Amino acid sequence: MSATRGLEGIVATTSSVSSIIDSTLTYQGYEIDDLADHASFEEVIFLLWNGRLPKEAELNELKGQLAEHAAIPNEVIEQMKSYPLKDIHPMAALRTAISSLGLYDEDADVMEESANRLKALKLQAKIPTIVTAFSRLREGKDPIAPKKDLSFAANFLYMLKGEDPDEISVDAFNKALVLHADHELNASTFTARVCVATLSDVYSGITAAIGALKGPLHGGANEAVMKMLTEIDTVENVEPFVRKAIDNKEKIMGFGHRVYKNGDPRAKHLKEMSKRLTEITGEKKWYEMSVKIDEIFTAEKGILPNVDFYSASVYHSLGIDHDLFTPIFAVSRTSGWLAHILEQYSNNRLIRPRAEYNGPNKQVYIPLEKR
Ligand SMILES: CC(=O)SCCNC(=O)CCNC(=O)[C@H](O)C(C)(C)COP(=O)(O)OP(=O)(O)OC[C@H]1O[C@@H](n2cnc3c(N)ncnc32)[C@H](O)[C@@H]1OP(=O)(O)O
Ligand SMILES: O=C([O-])CC(=O)C(=O)O
Repeated sequence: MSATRGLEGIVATTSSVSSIIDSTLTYQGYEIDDLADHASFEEVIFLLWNGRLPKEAELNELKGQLAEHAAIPNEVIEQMKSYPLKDIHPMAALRTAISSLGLYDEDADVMEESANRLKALKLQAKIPTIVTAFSRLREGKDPIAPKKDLSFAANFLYMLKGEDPDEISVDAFNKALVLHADHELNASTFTARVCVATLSDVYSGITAAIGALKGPLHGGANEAVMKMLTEIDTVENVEPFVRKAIDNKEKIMGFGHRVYKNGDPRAKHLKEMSKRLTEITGEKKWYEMSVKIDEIFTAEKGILPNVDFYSASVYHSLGIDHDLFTPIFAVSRTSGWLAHILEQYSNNRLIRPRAEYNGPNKQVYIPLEKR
């Protein structure tokens, strides 16, 4: 029995939700480029949960259901008000609030498929409301209730800022949601599947997944990229910064990937969006700095940007607080987590790998007074 560090290359389950084959990402067989160019996030949710694209009536029904379930219990808002709002990371707040949402769902532990699908709907509908409510509460403002006639992407921006978003922002945000929705057996999705494979509940699965996404080697990297760009500050500073990082063997956040070694197919979409949005805001430096980091680091190390790299300047250009970047990733990835959770329940077996023991052997107990 010998261990593979980080389970690299280990195939741990079968899944029809998404695939990465030869650097091509598909959701239920649809290529990501096609979906990024044409699909609404609501269509992607339906696709991930049902294995096919919705017909118009089905899409309208889903939109209605998401709107119907978007409000969060007042108890959860009151609890959020009691969080140390100014001192905590929004991912910690989100993790706690999603967990507490489960307390107010009397069917949290009901395991029938229809009950689990309803919980999936409720969670997907409520997660944007939680993220935006937290953001407003910490600014000393009241949360804004979602509008029934807005798309998922538009509603998020509306609840965050309190005004109807423009079309360009909504399109960009929708595309970002589509691009982040699912990614095979990434760390947070695996976490969700391990959790619910014990036949624990959907809320526990999503709470666990949020905890895994939070780390800077995974979803937390998008915020770390913006921190790095802010620190570099000018295009002229890029070269010395990157060379120093390479010399010191430091990581450049937003680069590298466990599966993609020839490039992440989502990065080009985010790069294009970053260019367009920074032209509109007039803050082209974020795009220009990103491109220069990309050029130098790729040429020197052959390590390419992942989904988190250009998404940082995209979200910044949309006027979003930097520490909300990872919660936004969670809002999108919840659709994938839920698809995997439903798939896990439908063909469940406890997930329990083995460890290769490398500790001491033949130890003999020594009484406390003799140690
Ligand atoms: C949505 C997502 O989760 S996408 C990933 C988001 N995470 C990041 O952007 C953080 C930065 N990237 C990384 O830390 C890594 O590339 C990971 C965690 C994504 C993948 O890690 P692994 O598959 O374990 O790759 P691993 O660490 O083995 O990398 C191989 C080599 O490339 C180097 N490397 C990988 N990524 C980077 C990077 N971003 N900066 C500098 N060097 C890197 C490693 O140091 C290692 O070098 P070595 O062989 O000299 O030791
Ligand atoms: O797949 C992974 O390892 C990381 C991830 O979630 C992504 O790239 O979207």
